[in-house]
Amino acid sequence: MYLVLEGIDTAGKSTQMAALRERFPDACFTKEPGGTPAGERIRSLLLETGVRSERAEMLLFLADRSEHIEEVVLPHRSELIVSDRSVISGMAYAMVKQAFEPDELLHLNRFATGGVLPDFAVVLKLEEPELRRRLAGKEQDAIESRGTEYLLAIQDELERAARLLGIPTLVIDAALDVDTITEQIEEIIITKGES
Ligand SMILES: Nc1ncnc2c1ncn2[C@@H]1O[C@H](COP(=O)(O)OP(=O)(O)O)[C@@H](O)[C@H]1O
Ligand SMILES: Cc1cn([C@H]2C[C@H](O)[C@@H](COP(=O)(O)OP(=O)(O)O)O2)c(=O)[nH]c1=O
Repeated sequence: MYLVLEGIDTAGKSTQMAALRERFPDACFTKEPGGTPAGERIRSLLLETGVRSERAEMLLFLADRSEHIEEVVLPHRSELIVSDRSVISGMAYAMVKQAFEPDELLHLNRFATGGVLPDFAVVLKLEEPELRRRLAGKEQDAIESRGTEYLLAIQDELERAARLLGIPTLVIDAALDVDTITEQIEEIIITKGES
């Protein structure tokens, strides 16, 4: 089973990745962008150097995604794969910019993934006051520093992107306590099958 955790920055994805690692020690844990050696280079180009052209930025995220599918997802397809972000973030962050049409984004992402999509997505959803509290405690990168409203718009688009892609999704309140969220995700893994 290829399960992905989605949510805006500070929603709790890394926290849940760490908790799930303990509960499923044999699973494959990965992330986008940066889940492969080439992807790490692309990630630093995107998040540290920064790219001015929106098309170049999109193509770099797509290149990272293609490499990740071929090098990580396909080789572990018969096991449990848990990924911090996926094609759903790819669509959602791009849809908010409105630089590309959703149909065009679907087409580009189908090309990049070769049609290999997550089996299930968990979206960790934050209310605005909690988002503000969490952001106040965090040093932000080039994308995050675009502001709270921007992140809330992306949060809405995460759910829309999952729908457009046809990926079954569970939205979980990110303000629940860490263990409760982990248990809900664990339940999905067990009911939908560990592989
Ligand atoms: N369920 C939760 N309740 C309260 N705080 C949380 C919860 N999950 C994560 N946090 C805290 O919120 C911040 C962001 O969490 P993190 O897992 O790094 O988010 P992300 O990986 O989505 O950016 C961290 O300080 C973390 O300890
Ligand atoms: C996967 C993906 C991420 N992003 C953004 C979301 C995040 O702001 C950033 C990287 O995500 P993330 O790994 O969550 O960053 P961090 O570990 O610093 O919290 O890239 C896109 O804009 N497009 C994409 O296709």
